[in-house]
Amino acid sequence: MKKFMDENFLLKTETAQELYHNHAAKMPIIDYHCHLIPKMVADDYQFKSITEIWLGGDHYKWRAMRSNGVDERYCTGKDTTDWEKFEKWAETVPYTFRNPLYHWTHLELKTAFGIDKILNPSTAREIFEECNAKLATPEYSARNLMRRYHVETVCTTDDPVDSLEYHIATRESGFEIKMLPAWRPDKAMAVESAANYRAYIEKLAEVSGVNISSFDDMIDALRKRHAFFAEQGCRLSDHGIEEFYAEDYTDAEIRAIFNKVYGGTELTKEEILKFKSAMLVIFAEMDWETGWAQQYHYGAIRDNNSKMFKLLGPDTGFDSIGEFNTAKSMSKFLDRLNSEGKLTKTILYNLNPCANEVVATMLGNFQDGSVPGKIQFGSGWWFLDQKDGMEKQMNALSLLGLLSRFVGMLTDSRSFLSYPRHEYFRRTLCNLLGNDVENGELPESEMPRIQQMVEDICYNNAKNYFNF
Ligand SMILES: O=C(O)[C@@H](O)[C@H](O)[C@H](O)C(=O)CO
Repeated sequence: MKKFMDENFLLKTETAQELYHNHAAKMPIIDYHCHLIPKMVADDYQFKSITEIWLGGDHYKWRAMRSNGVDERYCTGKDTTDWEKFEKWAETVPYTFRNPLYHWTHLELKTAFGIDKILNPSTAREIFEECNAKLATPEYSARNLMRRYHVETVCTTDDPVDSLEYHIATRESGFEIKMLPAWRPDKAMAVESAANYRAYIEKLAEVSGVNISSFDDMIDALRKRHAFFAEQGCRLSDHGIEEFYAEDYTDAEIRAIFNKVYGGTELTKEEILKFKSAMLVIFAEMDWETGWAQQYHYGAIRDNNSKMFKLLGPDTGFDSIGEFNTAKSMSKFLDRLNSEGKLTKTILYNLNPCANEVVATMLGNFQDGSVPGKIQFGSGWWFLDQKDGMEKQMNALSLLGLLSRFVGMLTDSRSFLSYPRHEYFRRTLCNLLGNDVENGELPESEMPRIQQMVEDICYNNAKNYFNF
């Protein structure tokens, strides 16, 4: 019987073990998409408890707890103690067998705190106290946790109106790990609510110093902010979109739609789609002009529980996988940019795994030889960032594209304890390749190249692709 989560966790063959221990594990981490709070890095934040760092914003755990019958008070409530929340999580953990949370929980306890115990109600108190004691020491500050995991660069997710003050402060502090902004302009195309959109554009005008009374003014303001982000080291954008928008439109139509919504009138569905189509093109052209990479996270249906959205807001565990026939609009969007010679490095993340082969084959339509792996299939995202999802994504990419040119994993997390997701990915990758070699599906004589491939996917490809 194999020991649970030993040093060869997920590595079923000796070749996989060699690939992981001698090549994957040593590579630094470039976490090019995450949701860390920049102020915590700037302040080198000291966490008050394991509950704060582990449960404070983790809607993955909240979903599991709710599914386990735990009252909301113990997920997001303000009237329960850290111990009460942790105890409920510890009660839930034994019910997460075969859910990635079970592996992540124990990988994080092991790699961050050196705790090999299984978390359950009987060990909850001792683990709670041991973690809290360690979190109270300087070795467990936000920055030292990043150092512990050999992090080299992180890219946060930032709105165009963000001051980036904490990125600037962190850089000026001399912190050796790069914390770079990533441009997330979703709100600049969120015209579903006229009132919310007006409020956002007024904030954009204030921050950019541009007096906005027209669509062209708004684009000027966004260009100014895009340039500011570039000055602060931003090298990539990110879009959270339901589907790809590629409606036909005229510039005059877009200007009129802007005037309508900015004037407070709600738009029709057709107008919304046209406006989003135009904004995606404009943002893509801005990224091309500055040589950034652009990321598209598509396919989520968000805030499905309207009652809980009113109570808790977005990103609180009430999102799920949508169904969108978006291959043709994705193709049309990319083709328009490519035809204009303005298609920059692009990473496509689908949330519905039924689209894996759609995305994996889409890449090949627009590789133009300028950059190895110019068009990328993003790593298993959100509900797919677990062993099964990662394997399916990498198998589709292997069969239909070039796995060797993949820029690899990211945490996409709000927690400083999530870096073991990179380890989880690296072990999964090495296991796939190790199996192939031992099954005679890859030549043992090419092991040096396979070893290089592992190091490239874990680090070198991202280093070269993003050029941070
Ligand atoms: O970037 C997104 O929109 C999603 O990753 C979102 O932030 C989600 O809450 C998440 O963190 C999934 O890992």
